[in-house]
Amino acid sequence: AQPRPRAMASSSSSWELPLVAVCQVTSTPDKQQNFKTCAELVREAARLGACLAFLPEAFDFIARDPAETLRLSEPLGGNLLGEYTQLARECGLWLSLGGFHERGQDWEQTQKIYNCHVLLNSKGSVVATYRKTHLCDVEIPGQGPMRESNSTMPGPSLESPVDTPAGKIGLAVCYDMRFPELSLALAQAGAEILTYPSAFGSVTGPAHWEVLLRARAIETQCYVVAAAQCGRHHEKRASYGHSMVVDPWGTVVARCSEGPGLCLARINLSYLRQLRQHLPVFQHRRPDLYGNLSHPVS
Ligand SMILES: O=C(O)CNC(=O)[C@H](CS)NC(=O)CCC(=O)C(=O)O
Repeated sequence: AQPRPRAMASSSSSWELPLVAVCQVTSTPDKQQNFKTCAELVREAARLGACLAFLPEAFDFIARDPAETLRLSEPLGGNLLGEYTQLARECGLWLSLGGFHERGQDWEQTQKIYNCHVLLNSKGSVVATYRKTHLCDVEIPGQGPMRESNSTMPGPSLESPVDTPAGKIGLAVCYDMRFPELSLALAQAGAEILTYPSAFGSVTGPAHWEVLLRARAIETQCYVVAAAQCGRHHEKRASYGHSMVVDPWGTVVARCSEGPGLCLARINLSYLRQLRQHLPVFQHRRPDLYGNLSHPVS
């Protein structure tokens, strides 16, 4: 076979750019089955050459009610994370585990969990954790009520962006995408990729999902990676799907459709830097003004 042509200019050639995989699944209350499904997609991502695979919020399970959610939850040092550690090692890639139902240090007192985004490196070590800070307590007509705070504690802090083989990643979870303050804080702290692993509702999905993700990408000039839950999880719950990767210009560069599967994208950081030079919004910000408006007295 002919040797593959070498790159002319080192970073511009697409096969040298880091490849990331975004996995879309339908989690159920069956943890073992969910792991099997996710592991197959991660192995496929590794075969295709990805250096980093993203799994959605609640990749571990989606339960029928808060009591079942609490019962199925585990600490970070539990069996399930152990299996993912092995998987990352075996496949030699990084894993963004988008929203793990975590029994934290305070489990005994609170009897509540954290919605914890865990980042593993290719040796399977935990390199970062972020606990979802904006909890989804909403009632949308036509979509079952969501009261995440019934089972979950809000995380205490944001996490500084983390160096990965694909770029500096800022961690968030699902409903967090509605709060541009968070994405701006992450971008100002150096993020090049924002991640919103999600289990987005089937009513808010068609109206808000793509618009929010593209807006976050355009205003922060970051790549946005959003792995999503899709389909019917049990009798009472379905998710919108449409996992995607958006580039810093706002173009959707990869997307899944309705069902389980994965999509792939190359992360081009020289493109990102060029765009930030051409359109230097971060240099044009006016932080001297934004805090100055007085609040109306009601
Ligand atoms: O419940 C679990 O096990 C995992 N967590 C979730 O699915 C969370 C909380 S209910 N879902 C969302 O944040 C959806 C947000 C959304 O749909 C919107 O912002 O429109």
